Amino acid sequence: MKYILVIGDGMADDPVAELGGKTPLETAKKPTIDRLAAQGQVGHVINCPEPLPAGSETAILSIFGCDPLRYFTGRSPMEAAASGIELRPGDVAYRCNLIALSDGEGALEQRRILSHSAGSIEGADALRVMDILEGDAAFRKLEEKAGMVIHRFPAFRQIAVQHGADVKGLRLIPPHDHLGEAAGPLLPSGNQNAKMLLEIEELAHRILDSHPFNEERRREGRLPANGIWFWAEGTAVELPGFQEAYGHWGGVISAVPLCHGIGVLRGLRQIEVEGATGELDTNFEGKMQAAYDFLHTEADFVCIHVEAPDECTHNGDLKGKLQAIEWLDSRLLTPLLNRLDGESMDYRMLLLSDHKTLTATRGHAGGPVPFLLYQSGVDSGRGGVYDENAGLAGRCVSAGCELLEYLFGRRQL
Ligand SMILES: O=C(O)[C@H](O)COP(=O)(O)O
Repeated sequence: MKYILVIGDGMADDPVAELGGKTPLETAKKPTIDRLAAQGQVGHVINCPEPLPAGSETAILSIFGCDPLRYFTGRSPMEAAASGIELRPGDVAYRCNLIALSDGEGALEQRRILSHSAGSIEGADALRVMDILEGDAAFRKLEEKAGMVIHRFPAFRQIAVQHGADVKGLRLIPPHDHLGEAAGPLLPSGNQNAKMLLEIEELAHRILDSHPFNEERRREGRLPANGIWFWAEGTAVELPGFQEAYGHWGGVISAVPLCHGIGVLRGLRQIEVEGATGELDTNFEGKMQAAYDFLHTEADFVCIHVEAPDECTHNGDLKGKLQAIEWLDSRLLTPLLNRLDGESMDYRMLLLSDHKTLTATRGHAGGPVPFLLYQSGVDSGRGGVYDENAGLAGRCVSAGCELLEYLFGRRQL
């Protein structure tokens, strides 16, 4: 038996007026997913327990079997683990996003957050922004004063590590939940260390805002990368071994460090796929092939995570969100399952959205999300589709950290 976990990040949503009051999951054409739903079981699950943040940092931790109320120490330590960044005692890791702030006169606090990802900046462009900052003597001096090192990545997701930082009372806010809002009330606050983080963000904004690199981006009609934003602070975390917990071992296919980091911390293989971007242009076929190959040669469990629905929603791209769901179905799941079925391979699949990402707000929301459990060759005869309403009508799993028990057949729905 093979076990497949599929996470469509932020697929779930609320009804959208533009879709005639339907959700993207209700609207998108996803015949394979709906066939699995018709033959399998659909229910709903809470992955983000209150009062923790509603986001992948708690949702995916839950889905991988770890209760966030026990294991969550912050998002960025899990992301750091994917990149081999070691956190020593006294180290605090932060996500340091490259962001786009509105143009205009005045200080950082008067600007609005246009994009939490500087318009999905990636590759050499993202590294260039970090080069510009690190090439500035005043910026380097401030980093040193703060005891901070920013680790560079070819994406909007940079990771900063600060030694001896005080996080007590520190208030940092995820930028993707406040798109379009004025930065002022959202800037670091709450303690002395916040002042230092704010100083770094202000300096970065001054360096980047009128830099020729961003002038060129604006001329080309692209969003500038004219700010950095600290959030997701946390200290080192340890997670229990996956193999020990479930008696199965496997790997994780994802474009984002969070998902890989959780996998690495549980002792799973980090499987990199060329062209996996975490956006709509990701390599769906490459992910499908990697999952197929891995299941055939190495292990009996694989997680396939697709970030595109979430990022499309943050970017206000409803068409893109629908497309991402349809391509997850047609370009990844359909060919993968055709091949497994063609070889009469037995498998069980758990498919779900980790949390809701709302078209209305472009931000995350907690609450129940639909899941789908399917076993090859078994027809539950229930019939149905996979969407938010079908989920709510089905069985409730109140803690997402129990889901793998169902996937591995240790509990029955
Ligand atoms: O900053 C990011 O990586 C994402 O936009 C946050 O969304 P997620 O919690 O769904 O990954």
